[in-house]
Amino acid sequence: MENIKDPSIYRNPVILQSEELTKYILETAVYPREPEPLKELREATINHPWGFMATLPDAGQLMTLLLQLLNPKKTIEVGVFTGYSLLLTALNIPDDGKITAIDIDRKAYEVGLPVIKKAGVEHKINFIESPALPILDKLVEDPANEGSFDFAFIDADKENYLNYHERLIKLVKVGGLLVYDNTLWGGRVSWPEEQVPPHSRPGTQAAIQFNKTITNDSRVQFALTSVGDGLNICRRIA
Ligand SMILES: C[S@@+](CC[C@H](N)C(=O)[O-])C[C@H]1O[C@@H](n2cnc3c(N)ncnc32)[C@H](O)[C@@H]1O
Ligand SMILES: O=c1cc(-c2ccc(O)cc2)oc2c(O)c(O)ccc12
Repeated sequence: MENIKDPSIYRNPVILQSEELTKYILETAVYPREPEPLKELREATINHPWGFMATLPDAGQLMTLLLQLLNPKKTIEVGVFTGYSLLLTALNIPDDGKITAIDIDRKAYEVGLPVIKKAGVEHKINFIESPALPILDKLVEDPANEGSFDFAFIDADKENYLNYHERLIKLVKVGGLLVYDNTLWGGRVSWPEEQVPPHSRPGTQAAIQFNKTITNDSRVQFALTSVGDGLNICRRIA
């Protein structure tokens, strides 16, 4: 049972600008249908000093729906942290499906790993401890990887999203999905710049520039959704 008095179970900051609506969505639609392993991993992450970075469960629910619709066999994730989005992906691809998961922080991944193992999906995961860009460059170098991925989830350093996009658009097949997290950055994309706290300005600028570039990118069809911290869902069309 969730402790509904504990504001940390809701997102901070609140994209919807209404804590009541956020609480309604999480309590009526998200938590009751959240698979047990994901709940367990989320709880294992709560006390991590950077626990606020984990993919939000409502965003996870939408990702689950997309994965079920797409039925991807080969996926890639940039930004794993303790593995909430990774575990949900592993739970929603076939038993012989494969996820290439990249993060610079193996220690954080190891927080969630026991839950991943217990869920019986570790064999689907190839975790690579590295900055993402050189790994993506290596993948792009090999023509066999071109258009070979069905699904990509990107949730790492926001300032590199456009660099990741230029690589991933080549790796994901036409008809495949590229899902980018934090593209509304706590709603700050719409704030007057002087009201954005200085430490948050690089992330805000990165999200603004990213969304603008995607809007002008004819290789994708997309939806900028206000779920979680803002998922920009792109489908490669060319
Ligand atoms: C927001 S967290 C990812 C959250 C994760 N998707 C989840 O469901 O919990 C961002 C992660 O990106 C990783 N990261 C930051 N810069 C990176 C880089 N250049 N290459 C790879 N990973 C990076 C961080 O170590 C961190 O674990
Ligand atoms: O507050 C954050 C910060 C990040 C972040 C910052 C720098 C990096 O190199 C990677 C990630 O990511 C976040 C995130 O994904 C989230 O959902 C909430 C907050 C933050």
